[in-house]
Amino acid sequence: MVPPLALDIDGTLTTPEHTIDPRTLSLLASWEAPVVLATGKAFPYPVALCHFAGVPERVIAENGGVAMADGDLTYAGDPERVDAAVEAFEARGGDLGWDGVDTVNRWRETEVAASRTADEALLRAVAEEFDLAFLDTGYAYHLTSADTSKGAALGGVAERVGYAPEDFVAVGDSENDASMFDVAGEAYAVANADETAKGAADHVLERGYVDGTLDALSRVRERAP
Ligand SMILES: O=C(O)COP(=O)(O)O
Ligand SMILES: [Mg+2]
Repeated sequence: MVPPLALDIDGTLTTPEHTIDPRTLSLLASWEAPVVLATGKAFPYPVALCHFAGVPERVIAENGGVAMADGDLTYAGDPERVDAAVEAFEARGGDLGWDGVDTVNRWRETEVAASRTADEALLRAVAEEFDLAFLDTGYAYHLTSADTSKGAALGGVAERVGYAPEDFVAVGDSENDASMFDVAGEAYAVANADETAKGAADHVLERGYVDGTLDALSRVRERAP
């Protein structure tokens, strides 16, 4: 039997052009054990991806701030503290950097994401002041509660689907995946991963993005009893 999976989305299930490769959808649908999508994105994004892949909605969103598996929805973190940090950031001239309608944060409930064009030094300073984690995923900066992470959320989600976190194989590409790599039984970093993710992974793949992920998962499938 194949093991359950915890898969990051951006940089891991996507192409270098940030699109979802169609092979991702068939992979999700054909895996014979639970698949958890674990992302820094707001909750509706992974839910929609599960929906359109035709798989149960098992997701970790907002870097662990929101998690859902089999009808059980849980929250972690301190959104009021995050709001206060954003207020301080903006009062000092900071701008989250999303033009027009901010669909990145519109449905976000526990943390905040800023464009990587935003003032990184100011965001880092505010994160430190408010005792929040600063995460650079390569796609956005995030201010997240310090005790919230994909790895912490995987504990609850795993239990909900009848497994332990160490039963999972995790695949990811950036520092927001390191906590998940630490608790999963086996962790793969795709070739485009940052140094933190590569350092936390058990294996670094030769190929990047969704190609690397597909390589990892065929390896896992081949050796499954
Ligand atoms: O939201 C981000 O910044 C990155 O999302 P990811 O965790 O799916 O890579
Ligand atoms: Mg990623």
